Amino acid sequence: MAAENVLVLVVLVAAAAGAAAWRRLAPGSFWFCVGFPVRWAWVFATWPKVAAGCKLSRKRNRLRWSLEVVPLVSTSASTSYTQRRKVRTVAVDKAPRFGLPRPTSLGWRVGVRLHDGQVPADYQAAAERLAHAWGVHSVRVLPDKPGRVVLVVNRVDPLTDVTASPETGELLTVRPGMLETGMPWIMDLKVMPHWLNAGATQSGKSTLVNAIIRGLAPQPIALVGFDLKGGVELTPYAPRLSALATTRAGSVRLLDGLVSILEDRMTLCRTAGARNVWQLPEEIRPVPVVVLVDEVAELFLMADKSEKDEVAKTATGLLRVAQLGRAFAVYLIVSGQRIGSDLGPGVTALRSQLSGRVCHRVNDPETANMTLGDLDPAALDAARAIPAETPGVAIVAGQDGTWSRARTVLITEDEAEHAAKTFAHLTPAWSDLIRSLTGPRATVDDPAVHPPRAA
Ligand SMILES: Nc1ncnc2c1ncn2[C@@H]1O[C@H](COP(=O)(O)OP(=O)(O)OP(=O)(O)O)[C@@H](O)[C@H]1O
Repeated sequence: MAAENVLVLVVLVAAAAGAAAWRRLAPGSFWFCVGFPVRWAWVFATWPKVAAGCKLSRKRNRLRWSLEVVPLVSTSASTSYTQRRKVRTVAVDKAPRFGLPRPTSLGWRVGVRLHDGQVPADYQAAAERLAHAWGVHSVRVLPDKPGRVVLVVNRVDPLTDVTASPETGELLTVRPGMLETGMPWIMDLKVMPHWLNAGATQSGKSTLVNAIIRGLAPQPIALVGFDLKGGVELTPYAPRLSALATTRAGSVRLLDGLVSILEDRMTLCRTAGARNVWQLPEEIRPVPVVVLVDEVAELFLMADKSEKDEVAKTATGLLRVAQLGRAFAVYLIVSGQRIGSDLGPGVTALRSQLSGRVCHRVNDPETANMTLGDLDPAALDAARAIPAETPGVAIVAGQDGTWSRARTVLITEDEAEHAAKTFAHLTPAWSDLIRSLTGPRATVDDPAVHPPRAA
């Protein structure tokens, strides 16, 4: 008997050691084969209790056997009792029903059927409680079809260490980082032409711009910059910039140039019977232009009334570029710490044209509101919850109202500068960009907006 016990013990120890080694050496397959089934069995078994604790259950009347105490004999001195079984209606907690769970490398996804009267917001409100009850990093609630939500559960934060190359090899597409789902974060300017990149100081805005420059530099496109903080942010990338404005007057001239490029492309498309430049034959298709604006507030701030005209011209120019850019391949990436309405109506109008939104950690609720406020309120809460210790983490939202937590890959200024120098030979000259494609034009090539070319 003792020998059998020892044998069982040895087998158990060997199995535990094998499982530990498997988990260490191949955590992915261990999770799918062992970790997830065990975890799900526990989640399923404790769901009624967890759902009741998170106030997601509903009371339902059910027939139950119950024991009833009935007096039998009663004398003046004592009463004796007996118990009788009886079926009666009792109110019980009924947890919402799960669909079939699907394991993912980061956790699992499972559909949940809503009880009558419930809405997805009830589950969003309970998401944090669910995460604590299940001991996981986060629970995201995605609306599915009517009457159903999908819970996306992440055991760990996939954004603690992001490694990705911003280059995708596809025109006007970059991969600036990773989404919370573990999927790459893809920024495709052909689909989402204009982006707003907001965040407090040290939140990761410049790193995102670095990643975009790193991803776009090897592509056959033109990059143009506006940097009214004296050019300190964008000047290092001058070799890959076709033009850079560092003063207000320079900005007005550069915007004039961009608007004339757009008008010219419009005429070209009209003459060729095309709705946009992508319908033009490749030989005459103009080069796409990506416009990087650093600290947009600087373009709208007025020191005194004398600047009023220039600010108005800048606002109109930017708005025109945003409105016409999609069809004529001029794309805007606007960064800023503050995008509040106090900067004037021009900012609000511009914001409505920037359908791609990236909201890093923000200091003032108004900037978060301006960046994400017209989307899902849960996105706003998620942006406000970004801690200062995780620069580069942002809420990324698109036109369709969907949003995601994401983190930029850390591309330093040196790396972006190196890319700008390496691919400097791909930089179209500003004079070539503004040379009329359709006939003589009054716009002249203004050297004031040219960046100093690095040797
Ligand atoms: N994805 C990331 N991973 C790790 N560190 C990051 C990431 N993004 C940014 N950082 C770090 O955070 C710091 C601030 O980043 P960054 O300069 O991009 O912020 P910013 O919003 O542009 O700040 P400012 O407005 O002051 O220029 C930098 O030291 C950078 O290295």
